[in-house]
Amino acid sequence: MVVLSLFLMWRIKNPNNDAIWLWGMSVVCELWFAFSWLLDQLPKLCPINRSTDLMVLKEKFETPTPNNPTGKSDLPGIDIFVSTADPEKEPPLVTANTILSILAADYPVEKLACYVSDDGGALLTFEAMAEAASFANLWVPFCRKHDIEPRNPESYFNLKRDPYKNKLRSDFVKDRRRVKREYDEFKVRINGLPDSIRRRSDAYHAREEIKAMKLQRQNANDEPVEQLKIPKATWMADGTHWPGTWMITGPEHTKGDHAGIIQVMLKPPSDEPLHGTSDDTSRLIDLTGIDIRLPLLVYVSREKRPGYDHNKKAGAMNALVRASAIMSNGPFILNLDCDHYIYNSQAMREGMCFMMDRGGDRLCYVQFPQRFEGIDPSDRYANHNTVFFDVNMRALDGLQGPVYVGTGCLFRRIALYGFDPPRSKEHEPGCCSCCFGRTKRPASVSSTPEENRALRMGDSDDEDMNMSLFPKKFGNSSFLVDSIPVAEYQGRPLADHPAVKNGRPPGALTIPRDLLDASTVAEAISVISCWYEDKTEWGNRVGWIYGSVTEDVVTGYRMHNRGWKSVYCVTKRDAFRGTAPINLTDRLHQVLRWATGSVEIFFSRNNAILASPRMKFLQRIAYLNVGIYPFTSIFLIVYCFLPALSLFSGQFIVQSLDVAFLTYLLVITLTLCMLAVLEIKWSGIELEEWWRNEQFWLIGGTSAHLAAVLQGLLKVVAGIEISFTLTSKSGGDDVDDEFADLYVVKWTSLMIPPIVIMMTNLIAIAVGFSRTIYSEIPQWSRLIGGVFFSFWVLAHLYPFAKGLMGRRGRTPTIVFVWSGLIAITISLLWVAIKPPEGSIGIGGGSFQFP
Ligand SMILES: O=c1ccn([C@@H]2O[C@H](COP(=O)(O)OP(=O)(O)O[C@H]3O[C@H](CO)[C@@H](O)[C@H](O)[C@H]3O)[C@@H](O)[C@H]2O)c(=O)[nH]1
Ligand SMILES: [Mn+2]
Repeated sequence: MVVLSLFLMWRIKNPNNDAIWLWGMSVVCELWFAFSWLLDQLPKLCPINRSTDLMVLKEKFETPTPNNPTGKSDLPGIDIFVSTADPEKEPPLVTANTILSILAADYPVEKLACYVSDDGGALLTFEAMAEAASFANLWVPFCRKHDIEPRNPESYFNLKRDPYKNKLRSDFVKDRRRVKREYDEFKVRINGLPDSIRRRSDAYHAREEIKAMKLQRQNANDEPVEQLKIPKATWMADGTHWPGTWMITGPEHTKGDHAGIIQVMLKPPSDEPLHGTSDDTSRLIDLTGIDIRLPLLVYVSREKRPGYDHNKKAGAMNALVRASAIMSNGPFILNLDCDHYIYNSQAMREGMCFMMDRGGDRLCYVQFPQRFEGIDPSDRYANHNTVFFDVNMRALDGLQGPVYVGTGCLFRRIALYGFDPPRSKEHEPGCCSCCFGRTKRPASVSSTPEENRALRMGDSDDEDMNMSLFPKKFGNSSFLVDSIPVAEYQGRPLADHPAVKNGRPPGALTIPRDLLDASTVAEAISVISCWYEDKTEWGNRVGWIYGSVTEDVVTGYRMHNRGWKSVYCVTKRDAFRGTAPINLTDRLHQVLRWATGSVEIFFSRNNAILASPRMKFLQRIAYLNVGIYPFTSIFLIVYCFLPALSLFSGQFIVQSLDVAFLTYLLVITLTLCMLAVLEIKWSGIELEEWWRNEQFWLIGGTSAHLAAVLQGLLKVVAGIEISFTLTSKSGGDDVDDEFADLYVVKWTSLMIPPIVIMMTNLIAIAVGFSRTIYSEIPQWSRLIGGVFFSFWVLAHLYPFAKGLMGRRGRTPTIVFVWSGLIAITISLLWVAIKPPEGSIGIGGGSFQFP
C-alpha cells in the first residue's frame, strides 16, 4: 500500500508533457486499479481455517443416554432443496442422480426430506423423479450396506479406481454387479422417457379427437357445431391429463403457464429403523439387517401464470420454503442446484457441527465450496475458480463469513425467514476486533435466555417480533405461521437448550410426519400458488431476495446485514460436486450473468455502502467489492489499448524510462509476486490455477464485465429487465470425447472487445518494430515499454485466442502465420505512408513520431 501510494504520487507529479492524453488516461486507470486492488486485499486480513470433529457430534447426539436408551439420533431435521428448470438444458438423468445421492446420504432417514423444484413443470422431470424414487429402493440400501462413496450412481460406476478395494463383505462383487445392471436399465428408461411420453400423448390425443368427432356427429342433427379444437396435452401414464406444461420440448413448450403441482414421491419413513429380513426374496440383493427406509421425497412445481413475475430461482426457492414448512418443517435447509450432488455422504453432519456448536445459533448458514467435475485438465477458462473458493471465501470466513454462492449451502430456516440473530443487541466479546467489528456495549443486559430468544425481525432495533404481524409478512397460511416457532426451537444448539441441559427429550423434536394427509398437501399447494406472495414480505425481507439475477449474493448479504454470521466448511473429501460450462461462450455468459447481478446490486438498496452498522467493516468492503468489480472493466479495456496506442504514437505513459519509475515498478511487481506466493502457499492452490485466474480475469473483464455494466445501466436508466440464461449441464454420457464442448465455437458479440484488443496489440507491435528498424537512429528503449505491456496483454488473452480457434487449437501455427502476415503488411503500409524520419505532427502534435 505504501509503495503503491508513493508510486501514484510520483505518477501524478510527473506528467508526460509530450503526450498528456496518454499520461492522463493511464493515471486515471492506475488510480482505479489501486482502489480495486485495495477492495480485494483488505478483506483478506484475517484468514482462518476450520475443522470439524464428527466423533464429537456423534457423541452428543447419537449415543445412548438414560433419557434415550437406544441412542436414537437427536440431530435436527434437514430439508434439502434441489432446483431444476428446464429438462433440455438440465438433463433429467443428472437431476435423478443428484436426488439419489441425497436419498442415500448418511443422515438419520427420518430427519431428511428432499424437495425437487421443477420450474419447467415438465412431465419428463416428473417421471424421471418417479423413476429415481423407485430405483432408490435398491440403490440406497446398497450404499448403506457397502459404504459406497460417492452415492451418485453415475459417478460411482464411472470411478477410475478399483471398486473392490477396502470392501469387506464377501457378497460385494455380486451385489455390485446386480446394482450396476439395474442402474443401466434405469438409465435406459430415463433416456427413453421423452419418446415414450411423446408417443403416449399422441395416442391419447388421437383418442380424444375421435371422441370429440363422435360427439360432434351426434350433435350435428340438432344444430351445426363449430369445429371442435382439442388442445394438445401431455398425458400421464394413467391416462390423466398432466397439469404442467404441454410438451417436453418444441415451440409449444410454454413455460410460465401451469398449475401448481405437489406429489409426494416417497412417503415419510417410519420413526424406527426398518431392517430387511433374510426371507425377503423379492429383493435383488440380500438386505438382512440393513435399514431399508427412504427419506421423504416431494416433487414441487410452483404455479406459473402469464402476467406474474416469477422471480427465477429465488421465487422457486421461496415456494419450496413455504411448502416444506408445512410438510416437514426441517429447521435447516440445504440448497443444491440440480447438477450438484452429494459427494461426501457425511457432508451434512459436517455442517451440523457448526450449527449445533456453542454459539452456533448465530449462524445463518454454512457454505461449502463449489467443486466441479468434467473440466478440461488445463482448466482453460478457470472454471474451478479456486482463487475465489480457496482464497477469497476462506478469508471472508475470518470476518463475518463467506458469501452465499447459490448452491451447497446449509441454511438455518429462521434466518431465511428474516429474523434477527439471537442476542443481537448484546456486546459480543473477543472475536476479531482486528476486523473492526462493532464493539458496542449492550444497552441493557438481558435477563433470561428466553428473553434473548424472542424472535426479532426488522432493521430497527426495537421492532420485536410480533406474532400478530406474521400474516402480513409471511402470507395468510396459518400452518406456515404456526410452524415458525417450532423451527426456531428445533434448530437451537444442544448446549444452550433451555429445557434440557443434557440432551433433548427423545421424540419431542420430530414432528409427526403422518400429518402428511390431504389437508396438509392442499395447504402446501395453496402456498405455491402465484398469488400467495401478493402483499407479503416474501422476496423482500423474507426468504430468497428478489430483484437480482444473482439472488444468492443478495440473500446472503441481507442476513449478514442483520448481524448473522456464516461459516465456510471446507471438508477433506469434497462435500458436493457439480458441473460447470467449459465452452468459452457458455462460460462468458455465466460470467456475464454474475457481473450483471453485481451491477444490479450496486444500483440497488443492497449496495454495501448503505449497509447497517451490524455489518463488520471489512465484510462491508468485501460486499462493496462484489458490487464494484464489473466497473473495473472500463478501465481495464482502456489500459489494454494503451500499449498499442503507445506503440502507434511512439510515446509512452511516462516521458522517459526514469530510474524512479522503474524502481517503483520493480518493487510493486515484486511485492505483488510475494503476495501471490503467500496466497498460493496458504491456500494450497497451484501456481497454474492462479495464473489461469489472472488470465480469465482479463478475458472476462474485457468482455462480459463491460457488457454487464452496459446491461445494468440499461436496467437502471430504461428499466429493461435482465434475463436469466440457464447454464447447460452436460449429461456425462459422451464418454468417447469428454471435453468436446471445449472446442465448440459459438459466436457471441461478447467476443468482440477481446478480439479487437488482441488484433490492435499485434498490429501495434509490428508497427513499432518496423518503425524502429527503418528509422535512421533506432530508439529501442522507446519500443521496449510498449512491447512489454502489449505482450502482457496478449499473454492474458492467450486462452481466449485458443478458444476462438476451436478444434484447430491443437495446430494454431497457421493462424499465427496469417495474423503475422497481416500485421506485417499493415505495418509496412503504415511505414510507407508515414516514413519515420523526422517528427511529423498529426492533429496538433499529439501523435508524434521520434
Ligand atoms: O427460473 C429459474 C432459473 C434457474 N433455476 C435454477 O437455478 C439453478 C442455477 O442455475 P445455473 O444456470 O446452473 O446457474 P450457475 O451459473 O451454474 O449458478 C450459480 O449462480 C446462480 C446465480 O446467478 C445461482 O442461482 C446458482 O445457485 C449458482 O450455482 C439451477 O439449478 C436452475 O435449475 C430455477 O430453478 N428457476
Ligand atoms: Mn450451475
